[in-house]
Amino acid sequence: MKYVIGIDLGTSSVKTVLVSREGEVCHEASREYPLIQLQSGYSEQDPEEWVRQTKLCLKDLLLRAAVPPESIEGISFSGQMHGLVLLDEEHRPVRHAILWNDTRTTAQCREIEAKLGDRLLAIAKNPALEGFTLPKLLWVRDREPECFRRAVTFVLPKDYLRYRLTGQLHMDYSDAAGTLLLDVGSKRWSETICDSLGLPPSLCPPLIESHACVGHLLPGIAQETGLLTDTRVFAGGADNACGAVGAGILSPGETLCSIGTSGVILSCETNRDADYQGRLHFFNHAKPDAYYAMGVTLAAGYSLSWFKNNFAANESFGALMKLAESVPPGANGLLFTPYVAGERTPHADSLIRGSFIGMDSAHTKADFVRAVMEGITFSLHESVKLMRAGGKTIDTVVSIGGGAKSEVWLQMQADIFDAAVVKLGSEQGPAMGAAMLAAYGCGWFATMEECAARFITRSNRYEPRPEAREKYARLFDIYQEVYGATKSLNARLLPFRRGR
Ligand SMILES: Nc1ncnc2c1ncn2[C@@H]1O[C@H](COP(=O)(O)OP(=O)(O)O)[C@@H](O)[C@H]1O
Ligand SMILES: O=C(CO)[C@@H](O)[C@H](O)COP(=O)(O)O
Repeated sequence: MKYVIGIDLGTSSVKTVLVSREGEVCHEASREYPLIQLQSGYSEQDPEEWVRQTKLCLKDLLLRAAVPPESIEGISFSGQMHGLVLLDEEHRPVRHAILWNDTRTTAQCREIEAKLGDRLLAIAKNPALEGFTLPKLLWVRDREPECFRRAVTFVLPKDYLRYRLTGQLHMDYSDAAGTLLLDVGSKRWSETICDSLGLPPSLCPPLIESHACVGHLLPGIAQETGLLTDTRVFAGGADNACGAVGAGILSPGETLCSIGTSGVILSCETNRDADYQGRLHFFNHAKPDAYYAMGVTLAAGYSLSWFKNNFAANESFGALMKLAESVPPGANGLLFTPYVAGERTPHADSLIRGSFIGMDSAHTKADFVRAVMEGITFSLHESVKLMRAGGKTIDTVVSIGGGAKSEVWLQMQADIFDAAVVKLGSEQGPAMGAAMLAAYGCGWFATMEECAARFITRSNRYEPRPEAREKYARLFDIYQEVYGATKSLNARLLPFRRGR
Protein backbone atom coordinates (compact mmCIF):
# COMPACT_ATOMS: atom_id res chain seq x y z
CA MET A 1 0.00 0.00 0.00
CA LYS A 2 1.14 3.58 -0.73
CA TYR A 3 0.55 6.54 1.60
CA VAL A 4 0.72 10.32 1.82
CA ILE A 5 1.05 12.59 4.86
CA GLY A 6 -0.91 15.82 5.39
CA ILE A 7 0.47 18.32 7.91
CA ASP A 8 -1.81 21.09 9.23
CA LEU A 9 0.12 23.82 11.03
CA GLY A 10 -2.79 25.27 13.04
CA THR A 11 -2.94 28.11 15.54
CA SER A 12 -3.07 25.95 18.64
CA SER A 13 -1.45 22.74 17.37
CA VAL A 14 0.12 20.89 14.49
CA LYS A 15 -1.78 17.86 13.24
CA THR A 16 -0.43 15.13 10.95
CA VAL A 17 -2.45 12.43 9.17
CA LEU A 18 -1.28 9.35 7.29
CA VAL A 19 -3.72 8.53 4.48
CA SER A 20 -3.63 5.48 2.19
CA ARG A 21 -4.11 5.55 -1.58
CA GLU A 22 -7.64 4.31 -0.89
CA GLY A 23 -8.34 7.45 1.17
CA GLU A 24 -8.33 5.64 4.51
CA VAL A 25 -6.99 7.69 7.44
CA CYS A 26 -4.60 5.16 8.97
CA HIS A 27 -3.05 7.24 11.77
CA GLU A 28 -2.98 10.75 13.12
CA ALA A 29 -0.82 12.60 15.64
CA SER A 30 -0.87 16.12 16.97
CA ARG A 31 1.14 18.37 19.28
CA GLU A 32 0.30 21.73 20.79
CA TYR A 33 2.28 24.95 21.08
CA PRO A 34 1.49 28.19 22.91
CA LEU A 35 0.41 31.64 21.75
CA ILE A 36 2.57 34.53 22.97
CA GLN A 37 0.25 37.42 23.90
CA LEU A 38 2.36 40.28 25.25
CA GLN A 39 -0.58 42.69 25.43
CA SER A 40 -4.22 43.02 24.38
CA GLY A 41 -4.42 42.64 20.58
CA TYR A 42 -0.96 41.03 20.24
CA SER A 43 -0.61 37.40 19.12
CA GLU A 44 2.73 35.82 18.24
CA GLN A 45 4.39 32.41 17.99
CA ASP A 46 7.96 31.16 17.95
CA PRO A 47 8.57 29.57 14.50
CA GLU A 48 11.15 27.24 16.05
CA GLU A 49 8.33 25.71 18.12
CA TRP A 50 6.40 24.85 14.91
CA VAL A 51 9.46 23.02 13.56
CA ARG A 52 10.23 21.23 16.84
CA GLN A 53 6.65 20.05 17.40
CA THR A 54 6.17 19.01 13.74
CA LYS A 55 9.30 16.85 13.80
CA LEU A 56 8.15 15.16 17.02
CA CYS A 57 4.67 14.71 15.57
CA LEU A 58 6.00 13.07 12.38
CA LYS A 59 8.27 10.80 14.42
CA ASP A 60 5.32 9.76 16.56
CA LEU A 61 3.14 9.18 13.46
CA LEU A 62 5.79 6.97 11.84
CA LEU A 63 6.41 4.96 15.01
CA ARG A 64 2.73 4.30 15.66
CA ALA A 65 1.77 3.65 12.03
CA ALA A 66 4.54 1.06 11.61
CA VAL A 67 4.41 1.31 7.79
CA PRO A 68 7.63 1.05 5.75
CA PRO A 69 8.90 4.61 5.17
CA GLU A 70 9.40 3.87 1.45
CA SER A 71 5.62 3.40 1.16
CA ILE A 72 5.11 7.11 1.97
CA GLU A 73 5.23 8.82 -1.41
CA GLY A 74 4.40 12.42 -0.62
CA ILE A 75 3.92 15.07 2.04
CA SER A 76 2.08 18.35 1.85
CA PHE A 77 0.99 21.19 4.12
CA SER A 78 -1.88 23.33 5.28
CA GLY A 79 -1.20 26.34 7.47
CA GLN A 80 -2.76 29.11 9.53
CA MET A 81 -2.98 32.05 7.14
CA HIS A 82 -1.50 35.57 7.06
CA GLY A 83 1.17 35.17 9.82
CA LEU A 84 4.34 37.17 9.07
CA VAL A 85 7.65 35.29 9.28
CA LEU A 86 10.44 37.73 8.37
CA LEU A 87 13.75 36.09 7.41
CA ASP A 88 17.33 37.41 7.32
CA GLU A 89 19.81 36.58 4.57
CA GLU A 90 20.55 33.21 6.13
CA HIS A 91 16.80 32.57 6.25
CA ARG A 92 16.62 32.80 10.04
CA PRO A 93 13.54 34.52 11.53
CA VAL A 94 14.45 38.07 12.61
CA ARG A 95 11.70 38.01 15.29
CA HIS A 96 8.73 35.90 16.38
CA ALA A 97 5.91 35.42 13.85
CA ILE A 98 3.03 37.93 14.09
CA LEU A 99 -0.18 35.92 13.63
CA TRP A 100 -3.51 36.31 11.78
CA ASN A 101 -5.38 37.15 15.00
CA ASP A 102 -2.98 39.96 16.00
CA THR A 103 -4.70 43.33 15.60
CA ARG A 104 -1.93 45.87 16.38
CA THR A 105 -1.80 47.20 12.80
CA THR A 106 -4.76 49.61 12.49
CA ALA A 107 -2.50 52.62 11.66
CA GLN A 108 -0.76 50.62 8.92
CA CYS A 109 -4.15 49.64 7.42
CA ARG A 110 -5.05 53.33 7.16
CA GLU A 111 -1.70 54.04 5.46
CA ILE A 112 -2.36 51.27 2.88
CA GLU A 113 -5.83 52.72 2.16
CA ALA A 114 -4.42 56.26 1.82
CA LYS A 115 -1.61 55.23 -0.55
CA LEU A 116 -3.52 52.76 -2.73
CA GLY A 117 -7.15 53.89 -2.65
CA ASP A 118 -9.38 51.88 -5.01
CA ARG A 119 -6.38 50.16 -6.58
CA LEU A 120 -6.06 47.86 -3.54
CA LEU A 121 -9.44 46.20 -4.09
CA ALA A 122 -8.90 46.04 -7.86
CA ILE A 123 -5.54 44.25 -7.48
CA ALA A 124 -5.62 42.33 -4.18
CA LYS A 125 -9.43 41.79 -4.20
CA ASN A 126 -9.51 42.46 -0.45
CA PRO A 127 -9.52 45.52 1.83
CA ALA A 128 -6.74 46.36 4.31
CA LEU A 129 -7.51 44.36 7.47
CA GLU A 130 -5.35 44.11 10.59
CA GLY A 131 -5.03 40.32 10.26
CA PHE A 132 -3.45 40.34 6.79
CA THR A 133 0.32 40.16 6.25
CA LEU A 134 1.07 43.47 4.51
CA PRO A 135 0.07 45.69 7.48
CA LYS A 136 2.24 43.49 9.71
CA LEU A 137 5.25 44.09 7.41
CA LEU A 138 4.64 47.84 7.64
CA TRP A 139 4.31 47.63 11.43
CA VAL A 140 7.76 46.00 11.72
CA ARG A 141 9.16 48.65 9.33
CA ASP A 142 7.68 51.44 11.51
CA ARG A 143 8.16 50.06 15.00
CA GLU A 144 11.14 47.70 14.78
CA PRO A 145 13.36 49.22 12.06
CA GLU A 146 16.37 47.20 13.19
CA CYS A 147 14.50 43.90 12.55
CA PHE A 148 13.20 45.22 9.23
CA ARG A 149 16.70 46.23 8.10
CA ARG A 150 17.91 42.64 8.57
CA ALA A 151 14.97 41.13 6.66
CA VAL A 152 15.57 40.00 3.07
CA THR A 153 12.34 38.07 2.52
CA PHE A 154 9.14 36.98 4.25
CA VAL A 155 7.04 33.82 4.24
CA LEU A 156 3.90 32.49 5.92
CA PRO A 157 3.91 29.91 8.74
CA LYS A 158 3.64 26.67 6.75
CA ASP A 159 6.12 28.02 4.15
CA TYR A 160 8.70 28.45 6.89
CA LEU A 161 8.04 24.93 8.14
CA ARG A 162 8.36 23.53 4.60
CA TYR A 163 11.60 25.49 4.16
CA ARG A 164 13.04 23.93 7.30
CA LEU A 165 12.05 20.43 6.12
CA THR A 166 13.34 20.82 2.54
CA GLY A 167 15.71 23.81 2.36
CA GLN A 168 13.47 25.28 -0.41
CA LEU A 169 11.70 28.62 0.02
CA HIS A 170 8.34 29.21 -1.73
CA MET A 171 4.83 30.51 -1.15
CA ASP A 172 1.73 29.01 -2.82
CA TYR A 173 -0.97 31.19 -4.42
CA SER A 174 -3.74 30.35 -1.91
CA ASP A 175 -1.64 31.62 1.00
CA ALA A 176 -0.02 34.46 -1.00
CA ALA A 177 -3.55 35.82 -1.65
CA GLY A 178 -3.89 36.47 2.10
CA THR A 179 -0.81 38.70 2.21
CA LEU A 180 -2.52 41.61 0.35
CA LEU A 181 0.55 41.81 -1.91
CA LEU A 182 -0.69 39.41 -4.60
CA ASP A 183 -2.47 40.42 -7.78
CA VAL A 184 -5.10 37.73 -7.21
CA GLY A 185 -6.41 37.65 -10.81
CA SER A 186 -3.05 37.46 -12.59
CA LYS A 187 -1.29 35.40 -9.86
CA ARG A 188 1.76 37.72 -9.66
CA TRP A 189 3.22 39.82 -6.86
CA SER A 190 1.91 43.34 -7.35
CA GLU A 191 4.63 45.86 -8.16
CA THR A 192 2.03 48.62 -7.79
CA ILE A 193 1.36 47.65 -4.18
CA CYS A 194 5.06 47.22 -3.35
CA ASP A 195 6.05 50.51 -5.04
CA SER A 196 3.23 52.53 -3.47
CA LEU A 197 4.35 51.48 -0.01
CA GLY A 198 8.09 51.67 -0.71
CA LEU A 199 8.65 47.94 -0.23
CA PRO A 200 11.31 46.22 -2.37
CA PRO A 201 9.60 43.52 -4.54
CA SER A 202 12.61 41.31 -3.71
CA LEU A 203 11.03 40.78 -0.27
CA CYS A 204 8.39 38.54 -1.90
CA PRO A 205 9.30 34.83 -2.23
CA PRO A 206 8.88 32.68 -5.38
CA LEU A 207 5.28 31.66 -6.08
CA ILE A 208 4.11 28.12 -6.75
CA GLU A 209 0.93 26.03 -7.20
CA SER A 210 -0.34 24.13 -4.13
CA HIS A 211 0.11 20.71 -5.74
CA ALA A 212 3.59 21.49 -7.14
CA CYS A 213 6.57 19.45 -5.94
CA VAL A 214 9.17 21.65 -4.22
CA GLY A 215 11.74 18.91 -3.61
CA HIS A 216 12.61 16.31 -1.00
CA LEU A 217 13.22 16.10 2.74
CA LEU A 218 16.62 17.16 4.01
CA PRO A 219 18.79 14.24 5.25
CA GLY A 220 18.77 15.50 8.87
CA ILE A 221 14.96 15.73 8.88
CA ALA A 222 14.60 12.24 7.38
CA GLN A 223 16.89 10.88 10.08
CA GLU A 224 15.05 12.63 12.93
CA THR A 225 11.55 11.63 11.80
CA GLY A 226 12.07 8.16 10.33
CA LEU A 227 11.04 9.35 6.85
CA LEU A 228 13.22 9.04 3.71
CA THR A 229 14.96 11.70 1.62
CA ASP A 230 13.16 10.19 -1.41
CA THR A 231 9.77 11.31 -0.13
CA ARG A 232 8.44 14.09 -2.36
CA VAL A 233 7.27 17.32 -0.74
CA PHE A 234 4.41 19.36 -2.26
CA ALA A 235 3.76 23.04 -1.56
CA GLY A 236 0.33 22.87 0.16
CA GLY A 237 -2.09 25.68 0.85
CA ALA A 238 -3.82 28.08 3.22
CA ASP A 239 -5.74 26.25 5.96
CA ASN A 240 -9.12 27.43 4.74
CA ALA A 241 -8.33 26.42 1.15
CA CYS A 242 -7.14 23.02 2.43
CA GLY A 243 -10.20 22.71 4.69
CA ALA A 244 -12.31 23.25 1.56
CA VAL A 245 -10.32 20.68 -0.46
CA GLY A 246 -10.63 18.19 2.42
CA ALA A 247 -14.40 18.73 2.47
CA GLY A 248 -14.74 18.40 -1.31
CA ILE A 249 -15.59 22.08 -1.85
CA LEU A 250 -14.15 22.27 -5.36
CA SER A 251 -16.88 23.76 -7.58
CA PRO A 252 -19.17 26.80 -7.52
CA GLY A 253 -22.30 26.33 -5.43
CA GLU A 254 -20.52 24.33 -2.71
CA THR A 255 -20.31 25.98 0.71
CA LEU A 256 -18.24 25.22 3.79
CA CYS A 257 -18.73 26.20 7.44
CA SER A 258 -15.65 25.70 9.59
CA ILE A 259 -15.73 26.34 13.33
CA GLY A 260 -12.15 26.13 14.63
CA THR A 261 -10.38 28.84 16.63
CA SER A 262 -11.78 31.22 14.02
CA GLY A 263 -14.93 30.46 12.04
CA VAL A 264 -15.44 30.72 8.31
CA ILE A 265 -18.15 30.48 5.73
CA LEU A 266 -16.49 29.74 2.39
CA SER A 267 -17.94 29.34 -1.07
CA CYS A 268 -16.04 28.13 -4.14
CA GLU A 269 -15.82 30.41 -7.25
CA THR A 270 -14.43 29.96 -10.74
CA ASN A 271 -15.06 33.56 -11.82
CA ARG A 272 -11.99 35.61 -10.90
CA ASP A 273 -14.00 38.78 -11.47
CA ALA A 274 -16.65 37.96 -8.85
CA ASP A 275 -17.12 41.22 -6.95
CA TYR A 276 -18.19 41.37 -3.31
CA GLN A 277 -16.81 44.95 -2.98
CA GLY A 278 -14.45 43.75 -0.26
CA ARG A 279 -17.29 42.75 2.07
CA LEU A 280 -16.07 39.15 1.87
CA HIS A 281 -12.49 37.93 1.49
CA PHE A 282 -11.69 36.70 -2.04
CA PHE A 283 -8.69 34.39 -2.36
CA ASN A 284 -7.12 31.93 -4.79
CA HIS A 285 -8.13 28.33 -4.04
CA ALA A 286 -5.63 25.48 -3.62
CA LYS A 287 -7.16 24.00 -6.79
CA PRO A 288 -5.54 25.55 -9.87
CA ASP A 289 -7.49 28.48 -11.37
CA ALA A 290 -10.26 28.37 -8.79
CA TYR A 291 -11.07 30.97 -6.11
CA TYR A 292 -13.23 31.27 -3.03
CA ALA A 293 -15.22 33.94 -1.24
CA MET A 294 -15.06 33.78 2.54
CA GLY A 295 -16.44 35.54 5.61
CA VAL A 296 -14.51 35.21 8.88
CA THR A 297 -15.63 35.26 12.52
CA LEU A 298 -12.42 36.03 14.38
CA ALA A 299 -13.33 34.28 17.64
CA ALA A 300 -15.63 31.33 16.84
CA GLY A 301 -14.44 28.21 18.73
CA TYR A 302 -12.18 30.63 20.59
CA SER A 303 -15.26 32.29 22.19
CA LEU A 304 -16.48 28.92 23.45
CA SER A 305 -13.00 27.99 24.68
CA TRP A 306 -12.73 31.38 26.41
CA PHE A 307 -16.04 30.70 28.18
CA LYS A 308 -15.03 27.15 29.11
CA ASN A 309 -11.57 28.15 30.41
CA ASN A 310 -13.01 30.87 32.64
CA PHE A 311 -16.34 29.49 33.78
CA ALA A 312 -16.35 25.72 33.19
CA ALA A 313 -12.69 24.68 33.26
CA ASN A 314 -13.39 21.24 34.71
CA GLU A 315 -16.09 20.33 32.23
CA SER A 316 -15.48 18.72 28.85
CA PHE A 317 -16.80 20.20 25.60
CA GLY A 318 -19.10 17.16 25.44
CA ALA A 319 -20.59 18.05 28.86
CA LEU A 320 -21.08 21.66 27.73
CA MET A 321 -22.90 20.44 24.61
CA LYS A 322 -25.28 18.43 26.84
CA LEU A 323 -25.98 21.60 28.84
CA ALA A 324 -26.70 23.52 25.62
CA GLU A 325 -29.07 20.80 24.46
CA SER A 326 -31.13 21.18 27.64
CA VAL A 327 -32.01 24.80 26.72
CA PRO A 328 -34.49 25.78 23.95
CA PRO A 329 -33.39 27.84 20.90
CA GLY A 330 -32.94 31.45 21.97
CA ALA A 331 -31.26 30.59 25.33
CA ASN A 332 -34.27 31.96 27.22
CA GLY A 333 -33.63 35.51 26.00
CA LEU A 334 -29.85 35.62 26.46
CA LEU A 335 -27.91 36.93 23.45
CA PHE A 336 -24.11 36.89 22.95
CA THR A 337 -21.91 38.62 20.37
CA PRO A 338 -18.60 36.73 19.87
CA TYR A 339 -16.36 39.77 19.55
CA VAL A 340 -13.96 38.75 22.35
CA ALA A 341 -10.99 39.37 20.02
CA GLY A 342 -12.61 41.91 17.66
CA GLU A 343 -14.47 40.97 14.46
CA ARG A 344 -13.79 40.67 10.71
CA THR A 345 -17.02 39.90 8.76
CA PRO A 346 -19.20 41.89 8.35
CA HIS A 347 -17.68 44.39 10.80
CA ALA A 348 -13.97 44.85 10.10
CA ASP A 349 -13.39 46.18 13.60
CA SER A 350 -10.44 45.14 15.75
CA LEU A 351 -11.61 47.24 18.73
CA ILE A 352 -15.17 45.99 19.20
CA ARG A 353 -15.65 43.55 22.09
CA GLY A 354 -18.36 41.02 22.96
CA SER A 355 -21.55 41.37 25.00
CA PHE A 356 -24.10 39.27 26.80
CA ILE A 357 -27.47 41.03 26.42
CA GLY A 358 -30.55 40.16 28.47
CA MET A 359 -28.95 38.49 31.54
CA ASP A 360 -31.61 37.37 33.99
CA SER A 361 -31.23 35.97 37.49
CA ALA A 362 -33.06 32.86 36.27
CA HIS A 363 -30.38 32.15 33.66
CA THR A 364 -28.03 29.25 34.37
CA LYS A 365 -24.69 28.16 32.97
CA ALA A 366 -26.62 26.09 30.39
CA ASP A 367 -28.24 29.27 28.99
CA PHE A 368 -24.83 30.92 28.77
CA VAL A 369 -23.29 27.99 26.86
CA ARG A 370 -26.19 27.94 24.40
CA ALA A 371 -26.06 31.74 23.98
CA VAL A 372 -22.31 31.59 23.21
CA MET A 373 -22.86 28.90 20.54
CA GLU A 374 -25.81 30.81 19.07
CA GLY A 375 -23.85 34.09 19.00
CA ILE A 376 -20.97 32.41 17.12
CA THR A 377 -23.44 30.89 14.65
CA PHE A 378 -25.28 34.22 14.17
CA SER A 379 -21.93 35.84 13.36
CA LEU A 380 -21.29 33.15 10.71
CA HIS A 381 -24.82 33.67 9.41
CA GLU A 382 -23.90 37.28 8.63
CA SER A 383 -21.45 35.84 6.06
CA VAL A 384 -24.11 33.46 4.70
CA LYS A 385 -26.39 36.47 4.31
CA LEU A 386 -23.70 38.48 2.44
CA MET A 387 -23.13 35.57 0.06
CA ARG A 388 -26.85 35.20 -0.60
CA ALA A 389 -27.07 38.96 -1.19
CA GLY A 390 -24.25 38.52 -3.75
CA GLY A 391 -26.44 36.08 -5.68
CA LYS A 392 -25.23 32.75 -4.27
CA THR A 393 -27.66 29.93 -3.55
CA ILE A 394 -26.73 28.39 -0.22
CA ASP A 395 -28.97 25.41 0.41
CA THR A 396 -26.39 22.90 1.65
CA VAL A 397 -23.41 23.61 3.90
CA VAL A 398 -20.63 21.10 4.71
CA SER A 399 -19.62 21.66 8.32
CA ILE A 400 -16.12 20.92 9.67
CA GLY A 401 -13.88 21.83 12.62
CA GLY A 402 -14.38 21.45 16.36
CA GLY A 403 -17.92 22.84 16.04
CA ALA A 404 -18.92 19.93 13.79
CA LYS A 405 -18.20 17.43 16.58
CA SER A 406 -21.50 18.26 18.25
CA GLU A 407 -24.95 17.20 17.02
CA VAL A 408 -26.59 20.09 18.85
CA TRP A 409 -24.31 22.62 17.12
CA LEU A 410 -24.82 21.02 13.68
CA GLN A 411 -28.61 21.23 14.12
CA MET A 412 -28.26 24.85 15.32
CA GLN A 413 -26.26 25.68 12.16
CA ALA A 414 -29.04 24.20 9.98
CA ASP A 415 -31.72 26.15 11.88
CA ILE A 416 -29.84 29.48 11.79
CA PHE A 417 -28.45 29.22 8.21
CA ASP A 418 -31.82 27.92 6.97
CA ALA A 419 -29.91 25.32 4.94
CA ALA A 420 -29.19 21.60 5.18
CA VAL A 421 -25.96 20.99 7.10
CA VAL A 422 -23.85 17.96 6.22
CA LYS A 423 -21.13 16.30 8.29
CA LEU A 424 -18.23 14.33 6.81
CA GLY A 425 -17.71 10.60 7.41
CA SER A 426 -14.15 11.04 8.69
CA GLU A 427 -13.44 14.67 9.32
CA GLN A 428 -9.75 15.51 9.41
CA GLY A 429 -10.08 19.22 8.53
CA PRO A 430 -7.32 20.95 6.59
CA ALA A 431 -4.84 18.09 7.22
CA MET A 432 -6.94 15.93 4.86
CA GLY A 433 -6.85 18.69 2.24
CA ALA A 434 -3.06 18.74 2.56
CA ALA A 435 -2.92 14.94 2.17
CA MET A 436 -5.13 15.24 -0.94
CA LEU A 437 -2.78 17.84 -2.44
CA ALA A 438 0.08 15.36 -1.95
CA ALA A 439 -1.99 12.53 -3.48
CA TYR A 440 -2.89 14.68 -6.49
CA GLY A 441 0.71 15.95 -6.74
CA CYS A 442 1.97 12.34 -6.75
CA GLY A 443 -0.19 11.73 -9.83
CA TRP A 444 -2.47 9.20 -8.12
CA PHE A 445 -5.53 10.97 -9.59
CA ALA A 446 -6.15 12.84 -12.85
CA THR A 447 -8.14 15.59 -11.11
CA MET A 448 -8.70 16.82 -7.57
CA GLU A 449 -12.38 15.93 -7.97
CA GLU A 450 -11.39 12.30 -8.62
CA CYS A 451 -9.28 12.36 -5.48
CA ALA A 452 -12.20 13.86 -3.50
CA ALA A 453 -14.54 11.12 -4.76
CA ARG A 454 -12.15 8.49 -3.36
CA PHE A 455 -11.08 10.24 -0.14
CA ILE A 456 -14.25 11.97 1.14
CA THR A 457 -17.56 10.57 2.36
CA ARG A 458 -20.51 12.58 3.67
CA SER A 459 -22.46 11.19 6.63
CA ASN A 460 -25.23 12.79 8.70
CA ARG A 461 -27.47 15.51 7.31
CA TYR A 462 -29.33 18.08 9.46
CA GLU A 463 -32.38 19.83 8.00
CA PRO A 464 -33.70 23.16 9.37
CA ARG A 465 -36.62 22.69 11.81
CA PRO A 466 -39.42 25.17 10.94
CA GLU A 467 -40.13 26.34 14.50
CA ALA A 468 -36.47 26.89 15.43
CA ARG A 469 -35.74 28.51 12.06
CA GLU A 470 -38.51 31.06 12.58
CA LYS A 471 -37.38 31.83 16.14
CA TYR A 472 -33.78 32.27 15.04
CA ALA A 473 -34.79 34.59 12.18
CA ARG A 474 -36.36 36.93 14.75
CA LEU A 475 -33.40 36.68 17.11
CA PHE A 476 -30.94 37.32 14.25
CA ASP A 477 -32.62 40.71 13.63
CA ILE A 478 -31.91 41.62 17.26
CA TYR A 479 -28.36 40.19 17.07
CA GLN A 480 -27.57 42.42 14.09
CA GLU A 481 -28.43 45.53 16.10
CA VAL A 482 -26.02 44.77 18.95
CA TYR A 483 -22.89 45.81 17.02
CA GLY A 484 -24.15 49.33 16.30
CA ALA A 485 -25.62 49.69 19.77
CA THR A 486 -22.38 48.74 21.58
CA LYS A 487 -19.71 50.25 19.30
CA SER A 488 -19.38 53.61 21.03
CA LEU A 489 -19.67 52.06 24.51
CA ASN A 490 -16.75 49.78 23.62
CA ALA A 491 -14.73 52.73 22.32
CA ARG A 492 -15.17 54.44 25.70
CA LEU A 493 -14.06 51.30 27.52
CA LEU A 494 -10.88 51.05 25.44
CA PRO A 495 -8.60 53.03 27.84
CA PHE A 496 -9.54 50.61 30.63
CA ARG A 497 -8.40 47.48 28.78
CA ARG A 498 -5.41 45.46 29.95
CA GLY A 499 -2.09 46.84 28.63
CA ARG A 500 -3.57 50.21 27.56
N1 LIG B 1 -16.72 18.26 21.35
C1 LIG B 1 -16.85 19.51 20.93
N2 LIG B 1 -18.06 20.02 20.71
C2 LIG B 1 -18.22 21.28 20.28
N3 LIG B 1 -17.21 22.14 20.08
C3 LIG B 1 -15.97 21.70 20.27
C4 LIG B 1 -15.73 20.37 20.70
N4 LIG B 1 -14.39 20.22 20.81
C5 LIG B 1 -13.84 21.42 20.47
N5 LIG B 1 -14.80 22.31 20.14
C6 LIG B 1 -14.61 23.70 19.68
O1 LIG B 1 -13.76 23.66 18.54
C7 LIG B 1 -12.64 24.53 18.71
C8 LIG B 1 -11.38 23.87 18.16
O2 LIG B 1 -11.61 23.48 16.87
P1 LIG B 1 -10.40 22.99 15.91
O3 LIG B 1 -11.02 22.75 14.57
O4 LIG B 1 -9.68 21.88 16.57
O5 LIG B 1 -9.53 24.33 15.96
P2 LIG B 1 -8.12 24.82 15.35
O6 LIG B 1 -7.80 23.91 14.22
O7 LIG B 1 -8.36 26.24 14.97
O8 LIG B 1 -7.11 24.74 16.47
C9 LIG B 1 -12.52 24.80 20.20
O9 LIG B 1 -12.10 26.12 20.40
C10 LIG B 1 -13.94 24.55 20.72
O10 LIG B 1 -14.62 25.77 20.83
O1 LIG C 1 -7.32 34.43 9.40
C1 LIG C 1 -7.89 33.42 9.02
C2 LIG C 1 -8.52 33.39 7.68
O2 LIG C 1 -8.50 34.60 6.99
C3 LIG C 1 -7.94 32.22 9.92
O3 LIG C 1 -8.90 31.31 9.49
C4 LIG C 1 -6.60 31.56 10.03
O4 LIG C 1 -6.28 30.96 8.79
C5 LIG C 1 -6.49 30.57 11.21
O5 LIG C 1 -7.41 29.56 11.25
P1 LIG C 1 -7.71 28.48 12.43
O6 LIG C 1 -6.49 28.32 13.26
O7 LIG C 1 -8.91 28.95 13.14
O8 LIG C 1 -8.01 27.21 11.65
